[in-house]
Amino acid sequence: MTVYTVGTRGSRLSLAQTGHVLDALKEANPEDEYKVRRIKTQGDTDDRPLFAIDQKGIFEKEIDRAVSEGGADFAVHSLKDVPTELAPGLVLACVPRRAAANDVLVSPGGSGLGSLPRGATVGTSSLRRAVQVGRSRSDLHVKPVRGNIETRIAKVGAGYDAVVLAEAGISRLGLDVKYAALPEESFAPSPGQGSLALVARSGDAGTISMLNRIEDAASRAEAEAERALSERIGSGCRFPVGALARSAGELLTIRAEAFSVDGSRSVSVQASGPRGSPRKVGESAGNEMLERGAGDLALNWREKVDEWNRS
Ligand SMILES: NCc1[nH]cc(CCC(=O)O)c1CC(=O)O
Repeated sequence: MTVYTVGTRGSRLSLAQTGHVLDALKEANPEDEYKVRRIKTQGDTDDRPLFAIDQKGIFEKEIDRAVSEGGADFAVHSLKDVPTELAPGLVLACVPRRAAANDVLVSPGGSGLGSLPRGATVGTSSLRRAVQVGRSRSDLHVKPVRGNIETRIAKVGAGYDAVVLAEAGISRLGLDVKYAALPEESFAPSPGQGSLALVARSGDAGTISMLNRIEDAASRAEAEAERALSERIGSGCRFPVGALARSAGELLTIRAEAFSVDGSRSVSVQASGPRGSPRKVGESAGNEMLERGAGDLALNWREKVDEWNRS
């Protein structure tokens, strides 16, 4: 029997996600035991919009530092919050089965963007969500909103007519709220959205093999392709790109879209390849995006974000 320590944020979502992971691990490793260690991260205390915080991994780095230093055996993260490059000596040891990848619009009536009144206020601090809301309804007023999921939902009807959230977060918390799905085909999600990332020390074969028992091959392939694309074009909180890979049998297909700051221009690609080479599929889609001008869009965003942060 081994007792493992798992590092996690203390938010309700992170604790719920960690709980689901531990239920699966206990079923797969009945002889082992698990202890939960809550670790506060910069993202839990810094309530600026994410694009204003010029650092990667603000929801993840303190937890991964604990894993590196032996204060925890592994970490449970939302994959989309994990930078594409992990700290030296750490590995993405397991990607369990993915939940819903799409975003949703939470509003009193649970209707979609098309049903919101003219000039309604929609809350999100994600540039990716903001630009896609604007492309769908240019009359809507997008206003930043931070805080955990419950806090953001509570602001509907209190300064906001609706907020955009990930369906996975709502479902993992079992929240009873009215929402409309924003279809992934027309509202591209964040790379890795809906998946979890279990990070361990690359030299810790015992922990890695224990975690691997709940690995989902299709979710891993989708995660690797989306992260390879994001890494290739340098997307993140300051250069928003939507990307979603889906595997059907041995074929992996990724769709990705980048936008200009004003939403008037976009570069979208679709690429397919063998599920066994997910990083190649993601990289080739990233190369095509760069050939078609995604680098100029990135520059456009970085200049604008710097300007916003100076104002
Ligand atoms: N830091 C925000 C965050 N990180 C992961 C999720 C949702 C769950 C997921 O994508 O797996 C959320 C909330 C949101 O985007 O609404």
